Amino acid sequence: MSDTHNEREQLLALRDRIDEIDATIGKLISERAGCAQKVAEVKSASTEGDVLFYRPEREAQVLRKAMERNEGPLSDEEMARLFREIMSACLALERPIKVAYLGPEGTFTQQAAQKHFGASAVAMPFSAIDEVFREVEAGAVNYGVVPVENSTEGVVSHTLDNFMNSNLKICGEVELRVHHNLMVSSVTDVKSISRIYSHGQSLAQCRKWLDAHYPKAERIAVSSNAEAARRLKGEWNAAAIAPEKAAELYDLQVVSEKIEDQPDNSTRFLIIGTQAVPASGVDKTSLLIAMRNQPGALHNLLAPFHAHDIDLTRVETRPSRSGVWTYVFFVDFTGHVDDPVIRATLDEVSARVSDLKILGSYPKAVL
Ligand SMILES: C=C(O[C@@H]1C=C(C(=O)O)C=C[C@H]1O)C(=O)O
Repeated sequence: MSDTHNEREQLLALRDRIDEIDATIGKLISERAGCAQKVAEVKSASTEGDVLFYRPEREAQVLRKAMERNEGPLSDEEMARLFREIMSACLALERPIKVAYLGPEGTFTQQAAQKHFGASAVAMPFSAIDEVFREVEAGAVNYGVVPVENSTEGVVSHTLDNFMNSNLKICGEVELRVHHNLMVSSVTDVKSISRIYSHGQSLAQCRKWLDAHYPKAERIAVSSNAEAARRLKGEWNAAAIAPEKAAELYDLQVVSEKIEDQPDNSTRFLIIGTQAVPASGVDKTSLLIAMRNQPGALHNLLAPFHAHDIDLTRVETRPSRSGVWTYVFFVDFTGHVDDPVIRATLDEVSARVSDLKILGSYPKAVL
């Protein structure tokens, strides 16, 4: 009896303390929002024309600091995620940022957009990567989010090809752990699942799991995971493999979570926009390089990076659409174009190739 009384007393005291802390947090968030508003006023006063309220490099720094300061018990990622939402709300006070993403709703790209810009951004789905590029180019939205190193939707080359004919810049990157879930509709009889819908890449990523659990079910590849989820409505003998978000959106029940064969399955997305982003301290740069087909071409192109000890994170080759004997390379490396060493390296590379386009320097993904 006294124990319960004691427990009640303890809980009361703790809840009182939580209420006090919440009041303080609330005040501080309001004060922070007021500061962000003032920043916007200062920016507007000193700039003619379109003002850039959103600063990717500053946001990356704020998130990194939140992680460095963190002493637990929350994980660094959780702490940064909370700050991500505070910044998103502060920025939206000025004008909610408009973001186009590769849809439909419920795709991993939508998750990436939300992870990068927070919930206060207005995110709009478009059905093709070209459309996302076009919306940003036309100024209808501030930024676009497209998959690039894609273990899921299989559209890497499409994104890269779009950069060949676009002046858009890469302003950021997002990394997303990709989890697959098996879901069914309310009328599905789980014991008689004979068809499983998903994007071809997702089916491939869950192949072993499907072999073990649904060896007899027919696997049907559709245009996206969200589309797979959407189809389920009213089908009593079918299931879909899709992100958790799709279950919420299409009113489905997840019957098995995290069914991907590789537990560290992840996908990288790019933020495309029109602004050149200053250095954040931990940055990456992406290049598009065209060069003639000759012996040792790739070695020749990469030698200056090696000589200056620059860390290449990706080299991708695509056929050029213009000259028949021309290669196009997409190169990512660690560093920012404002760094003199990087500048010097790029000058050397430039002298060895037919064309070099800097697609952007941007903060390395924080979360
Ligand atoms: C407040 C600023 O503007 C925006 C809001 C930020 C914030 O809330 O911390 C950070 C960067 C910008 O996207 C700023 O430039 O410092």
